[in-house]
Amino acid sequence: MTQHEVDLVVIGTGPGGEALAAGAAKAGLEVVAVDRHLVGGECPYYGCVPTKMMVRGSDTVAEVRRAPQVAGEASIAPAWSVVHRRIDEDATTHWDDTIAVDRLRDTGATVHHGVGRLTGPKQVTVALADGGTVAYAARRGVVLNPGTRPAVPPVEGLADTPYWTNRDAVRLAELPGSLVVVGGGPIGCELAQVFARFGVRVTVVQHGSRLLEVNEPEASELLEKVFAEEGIRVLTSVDLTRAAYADGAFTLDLSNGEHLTADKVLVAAGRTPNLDDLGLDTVGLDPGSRTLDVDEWCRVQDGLWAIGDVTGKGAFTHVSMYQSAVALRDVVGEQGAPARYHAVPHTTFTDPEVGGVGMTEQRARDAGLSVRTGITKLEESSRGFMHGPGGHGLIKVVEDADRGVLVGATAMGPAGGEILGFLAVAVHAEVPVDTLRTMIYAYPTFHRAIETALADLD
Ligand SMILES: Cc1cc2nc3c(=O)[nH]c(=O)nc-3n(C[C@H](O)[C@H](O)[C@H](O)COP(=O)(O)OP(=O)(O)OC[C@H]3O[C@@H](n4cnc5c(N)ncnc54)[C@H](O)[C@@H]3O)c2cc1C
Ligand SMILES: NC(=O)c1ccc[n+]([C@@H]2O[C@H](COP(=O)([O-])OP(=O)(O)OC[C@H]3O[C@@H](n4cnc5c(N)ncnc54)[C@H](O)[C@@H]3O)[C@@H](O)[C@H]2O)c1
Repeated sequence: MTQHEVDLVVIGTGPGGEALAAGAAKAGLEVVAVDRHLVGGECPYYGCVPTKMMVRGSDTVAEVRRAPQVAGEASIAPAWSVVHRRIDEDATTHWDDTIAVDRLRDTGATVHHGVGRLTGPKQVTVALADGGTVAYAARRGVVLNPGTRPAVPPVEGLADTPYWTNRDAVRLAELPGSLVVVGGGPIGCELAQVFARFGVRVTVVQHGSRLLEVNEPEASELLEKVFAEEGIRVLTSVDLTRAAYADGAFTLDLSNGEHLTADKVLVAAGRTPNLDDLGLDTVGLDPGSRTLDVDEWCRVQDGLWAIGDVTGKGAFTHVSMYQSAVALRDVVGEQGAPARYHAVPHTTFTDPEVGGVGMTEQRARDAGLSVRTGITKLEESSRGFMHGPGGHGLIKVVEDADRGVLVGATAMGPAGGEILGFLAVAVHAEVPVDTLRTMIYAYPTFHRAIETALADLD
């Protein structure tokens, strides 16, 4: 087979891979970008974008239902068709990536739909979606951005049922009457609340001892309280042990001895990295690994970079984009700051939103830091009191007392992800707590509660 020489091959065009391929092509490199499905990856078609459109709809439903307590009678007849139309037409153009492909080709990159696999150092073959194979030798090297797919737990009978994952959930034109969500991480929590607010009877079956296990326990506790108030049933420390489907209904056995029936099941139990079919063995790497170890320039080895979820630095679009910029500089030989991960922010878009940055209290203790924490409830702040219904939340700060800086923080509440911005700067720039205490906090903002949390540090 003829081998074509180019400068760079990018396998997988998630948000970071797409941006890196475009950036390298604009910098004058001869670039080939390959995606087995849609250019742009999970985020625009099955992840962040459609799910946040769902959240926008369900938040509106909830806010209208709060109107009698703050403004007077208002009513809403929730219609999923409105949400579906926005996702189908505005967000994903019917799950068609023509716009993204054209945008990338306009930068000068060659774009293939197909499966890219390493065949040796700086060598790739692409099994083209429309047939045939093309081989490349990449002078500078190869960037891997293959992302993840939904993990399906090895539960008896589950594989033989028509269970849903996030990829089905975002395409729904109609909602079921009842739904069991397997998994209480960010995907499970966001979608459970969305569907419940649109009238679906939702039960969350969570293997872990609490919802959103990577967040502070106080945030999990508050979210479980909110879910209970909204009629969402949450079962923690419970496993799905058997699933069956017949006559349009699921029957489910749980480890606590309960049996559930439901119209549909959504599996949101974590992700499987797309590393198993990449030819990693041809460059001395283990195709069975869950992550690829990268240095501060996202290098895996000479002429091989990895970015995005598979690096294990935070499975978020903003991490993929951040690494994309770092790796691009290395590929084109530009100066710049290496990657640091001490202040990775994240927000789960439940209502209230759960924002976090840096370390939780437990992680800071496990790291051997001398930890002090401060916490305050948002509803005890002036703004929380004025806000009234829907104003649940909290601010928690985690200080490395030896250095006098915050190493982690949580902002939960209405716009918790926006309040988080302040705390992300504090953790990222290691602003001394003494300096944060001398600031003036605008009254009556939600972020003013940060001052109260700082005063509570002990
Ligand atoms: C339901 C859901 C909601 C989410 N919400 C948020 C959110 O609100 N905020 C946030 O920051 N993050 C969110 N995420 C996470 C976010 O989607 C990912 O972190 C983000 O897409 C970055 O992933 P990535 O760059 O690793 O690659 P991905 O987006 O996973 O893309 C990888 C691409 O590689 C392709 N590929 C894989 N193997 C090959 C191969 N061998 N050859 C060719 N192509 C290949 C795939 O087809 C895919 O297009 C959400 C995820 C889900 C599932
Ligand atoms: N707003 C956001 O930023 C956002 C939203 C959605 C997803 N994401 C990203 O996508 C990633 C994947 O999300 P996720 O929610 O699928 O995964 P996750 O790994 O974060 O959570 C999965 C949860 O499922 C539970 N679980 C695992 N196996 C189970 C089983 N057999 N039965 C019941 N529960 C089980 C686990 O205890 C865990 O809490 C996240 O880690 C996050 O990085 C981000």
